[in-house]
Amino acid sequence: MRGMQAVLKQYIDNRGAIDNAIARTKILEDNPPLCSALCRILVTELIFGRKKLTGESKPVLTVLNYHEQFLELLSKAVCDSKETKVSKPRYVRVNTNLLSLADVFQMLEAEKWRKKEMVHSGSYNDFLDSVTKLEEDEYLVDMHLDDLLIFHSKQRHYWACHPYVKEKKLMLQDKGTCLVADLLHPLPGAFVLDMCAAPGMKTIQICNVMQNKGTIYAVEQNAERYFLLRKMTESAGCEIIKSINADALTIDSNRCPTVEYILVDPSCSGSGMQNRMSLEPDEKDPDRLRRLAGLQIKMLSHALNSFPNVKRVVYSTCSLFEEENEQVVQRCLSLNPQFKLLNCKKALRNKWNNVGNVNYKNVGKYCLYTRPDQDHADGIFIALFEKRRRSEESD
Ligand SMILES: C[S@@+](CC[C@H](N)C(=O)[O-])C[C@H]1O[C@@H](n2cnc3c(N)ncnc32)[C@H](O)[C@@H]1O
Repeated sequence: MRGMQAVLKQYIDNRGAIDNAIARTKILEDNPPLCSALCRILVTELIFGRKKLTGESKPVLTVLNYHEQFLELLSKAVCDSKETKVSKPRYVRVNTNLLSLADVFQMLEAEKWRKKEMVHSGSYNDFLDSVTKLEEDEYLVDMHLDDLLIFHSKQRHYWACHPYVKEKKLMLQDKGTCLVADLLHPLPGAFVLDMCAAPGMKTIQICNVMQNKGTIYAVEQNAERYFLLRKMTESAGCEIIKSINADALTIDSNRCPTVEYILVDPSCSGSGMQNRMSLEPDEKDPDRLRRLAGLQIKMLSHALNSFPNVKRVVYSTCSLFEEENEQVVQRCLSLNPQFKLLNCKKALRNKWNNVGNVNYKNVGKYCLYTRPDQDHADGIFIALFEKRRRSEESD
């Protein structure tokens, strides 16, 4: 079989259609020894890849038995994947600790990139249209974030290998995750707590927003990831990080005094991530989601409760499941009425489309999603909490 990475990539690009076809044929139910991950790989190779399977192993013969059915069920997906499907652009964020925007533009000019100016009304939809129409030698500056550059998806590899990326002058960071630090927006000189910090992408961006002035307590529980966090933030030129290898639930204002801003970016299902190389059979496993949501509520409530000077808290996940998003926010708001939600869409000057589910009254419309099929970015959820002033507390 071809390289596993290539097959996985093809599976991920067509995940919805393949999973759906497997479910409709009932191949797994009718052939219980067939492992579901292997079945996905074989179907991908048979329909989207080399279009044949070699060998006479039991799993191969079982999948071949369903060849006709898969061809029929997946023919549309095969056509779509051959058409010029718009894939996610390459987002490149400037790490202003190490490189100024002026220097980046100079470098891009020297490399013969063409800057695409947006000649339109300035609406978000026009911007999305410009992203879709980017030529391979063009780039755009993001409409919300001045330090975020957008390139054609075919330039993914070019930027992955670029020396400035290796030197951490440029960060390969998706649009949705970049909005998190921007919405938290700590001022230079502020005290910030990043409760779930590794590998440190958002920590580095927060440091940029603060112009490398102030204090960021960056907490990470996992020892290996803590080591990575330290390495990443040091090589990215962050001078204001106090890293802590601990369970964030044990950290309070004694250990991190005068914290004003907190980021809670906890472990989640990752269901919004587009390039996730995962073949997990049941993505929406209710028990796993319940466990994750329990921890997420604990983390967010701890942030809202344990730091008397806190003004603003951002909660973010890379999940598209309401159980980890709107439901967590709703629960934490009811437990912590001293906080209110700020309207994320308004914070982006209303130039945004996807908000939370408005059926969660007083929650959904305040929260923000980036949705992969509409925002050309990974699926991210963000909620922005602000401490009520005393006069507001009875609202
Ligand atoms: C979604 S990742 C954070 C990504 C990170 N904010 C970034 O932008 O690079 C969640 C991290 O939280 C860590 N974590 C989970 N539970 C924790 C806890 N109780 N205390 C501290 N860190 C925790 C995980 O080990 C993982 O590294």
